[in-house]
Amino acid sequence: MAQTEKRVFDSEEDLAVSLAKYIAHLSDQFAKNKGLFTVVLSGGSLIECLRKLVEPPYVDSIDWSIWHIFWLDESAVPKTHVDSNYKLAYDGFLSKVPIPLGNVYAIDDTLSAEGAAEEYEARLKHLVNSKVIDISAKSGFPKFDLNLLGMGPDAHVASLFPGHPLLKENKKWVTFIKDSPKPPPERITLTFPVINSSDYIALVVPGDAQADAVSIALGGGNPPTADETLPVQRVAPEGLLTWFLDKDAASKL
Ligand SMILES: O=C(O)[C@H](O)[C@@H](O)[C@H](O)[C@H](O)COP(=O)(O)O
Repeated sequence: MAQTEKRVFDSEEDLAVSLAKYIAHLSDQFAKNKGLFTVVLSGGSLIECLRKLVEPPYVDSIDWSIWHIFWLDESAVPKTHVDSNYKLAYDGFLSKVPIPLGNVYAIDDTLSAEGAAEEYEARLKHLVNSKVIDISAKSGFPKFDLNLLGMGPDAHVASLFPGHPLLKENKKWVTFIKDSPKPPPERITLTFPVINSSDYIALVVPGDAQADAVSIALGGGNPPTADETLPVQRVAPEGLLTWFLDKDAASKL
């Protein structure tokens, strides 16, 4: 069972300050222990919440050369498209820190969602073989050092949506969706066996739009349908799940 820690902040600004400290501490820990730090990014408001990492002291203190960047999910659109999570991360974060370009693993944006998922999984397997990505001894799935998750108002994480068959995918590392309720419809996404193989997952949820989903996930609130386990309720890392909430997001707890 994952250990869960809940951090509630007066403002999104305070949340961003704490998130940067949390990530910088993990980066230093992995730099010392492994000399590698594999980090998986979501899209959405997460990238804005990373803004304190690209300011002093962290922009100068973090050893960015050991970072390897992956995506939890990505729209099947060109990297220049407004819906591209790569574009969102590049504009708001990656363009401001000296992570080696070869350590940034965007999907192949020339392929369909299905093709891009297959290609990304093949690339991850190659990176496991070359010891960039660990394998969980417990699950046998790739073990990323840090997963940075957002959560939608319907309690989706990555591109894993309530009631969707993908929630039960337990073989593939990367899969695809063509009917995403959140536009655009065609996306790739890591699966829960991969997401949950991490030792560190940060669930970064600012704002009141997600207050209902937070109250269901953390406050024992009733899910929309009794037999349905919401995507966010399936987040259970091998290590520590840390919720980063502001007061608005936690307002119904
Ligand atoms: O590509 C995406 O849409 C994101 O990866 C998605 O999973 C996001 O994390 C949630 O939708 C929350 O988005 P907000 O943080 O903007 O509410």
